[in-house]
Amino acid sequence: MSAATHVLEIDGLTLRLPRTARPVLDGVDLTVGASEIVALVGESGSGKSMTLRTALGLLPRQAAVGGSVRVAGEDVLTMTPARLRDLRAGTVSMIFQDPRAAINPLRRLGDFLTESARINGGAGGERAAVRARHLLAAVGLTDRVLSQYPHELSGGMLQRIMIASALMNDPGLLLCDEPTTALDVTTQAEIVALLADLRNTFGTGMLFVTHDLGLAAAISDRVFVMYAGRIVEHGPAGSLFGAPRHPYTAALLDSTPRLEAPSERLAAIPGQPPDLRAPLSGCPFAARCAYAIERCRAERPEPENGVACHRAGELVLATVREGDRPRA
Ligand SMILES: Nc1ncnc2c1ncn2[C@@H]1O[C@H](COP(=O)(O)OP(=O)(O)OP(=O)(O)O)[C@@H](O)[C@H]1O
Repeated sequence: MSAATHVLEIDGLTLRLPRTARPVLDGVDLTVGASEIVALVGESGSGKSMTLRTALGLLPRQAAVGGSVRVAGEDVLTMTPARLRDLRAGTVSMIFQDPRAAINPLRRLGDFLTESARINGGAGGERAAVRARHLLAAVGLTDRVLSQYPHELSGGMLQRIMIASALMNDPGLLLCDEPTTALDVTTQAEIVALLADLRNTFGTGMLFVTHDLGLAAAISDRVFVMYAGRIVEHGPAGSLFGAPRHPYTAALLDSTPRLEAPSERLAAIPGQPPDLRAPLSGCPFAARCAYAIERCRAERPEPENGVACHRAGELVLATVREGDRPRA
């Protein structure tokens, strides 16, 4: 895919916070194409949300940032505040884990939907109302919800409202931060199917952050695996889940519960991810990796053909659930 068709292009992104011994994000490269769904997966604290938020220019105070984050070709990290406001109002939208926390409980949902379009996109009231009705139909809701309040709707319906609201200004990029984690399993599947559908209808590129590999396999075209602020492996969902090349990806797959066998014993990844207060040398996963050799502890592996592992060329990774991976 050529650079011109990327709605998001993150290049060598580093982010360092005060009183830490290593960068929170350490040379992240990631792209999302138009109409493409890209999943960013990894354990808690690996830097997924932080990466996602940089696309909106949302950085922690006192963060020292390097590299570039281009949205529709423009670098977010060097934008003026006014341009950044425009970007957030049109080009990029975001949906969160808990829709109830993001919607004012005292306003009717119709006002919630049309307000952001009128303020941000400058669309007149009537145009915003037409767009809202169109999007409600696209997310599978009726006009009836326009006069309802948030407490009258289920979590799944509210997440549909959030998605409709995020699409009001026709963004090229939709950032999804664990958007189904708070929902029951059936509703999760419905929302995932809906998002997949919408990218076809509206041509929206999506960056989907999740720690659920089954979900990533179900929704994404490509997957990026993050560990300790670095991308350790990326590739098309089918090949990455079918034949992982990084020991961390294989370990994550082994620790993913399956819908059809939720009580099966899972292989937990031994140890803990590295603490931000401890400096890192060599491969960040070496301390927990069953395949680590001396070189892994001494020398940082640079990404090559989509995988950052000194032993990628020689390892054929067996997993406890060989042949039974999440379906892409
Ligand atoms: N504003 C902040 N100030 C200081 N440290 C932060 C801040 N935000 C995040 N961190 C730290 O940065 C690291 C990455 O956090 P991030 O939220 O991106 O991880 P994540 O992979 O999204 O995890 P989760 O799945 O739990 O959301 C964590 O160690 C976190 O504690």
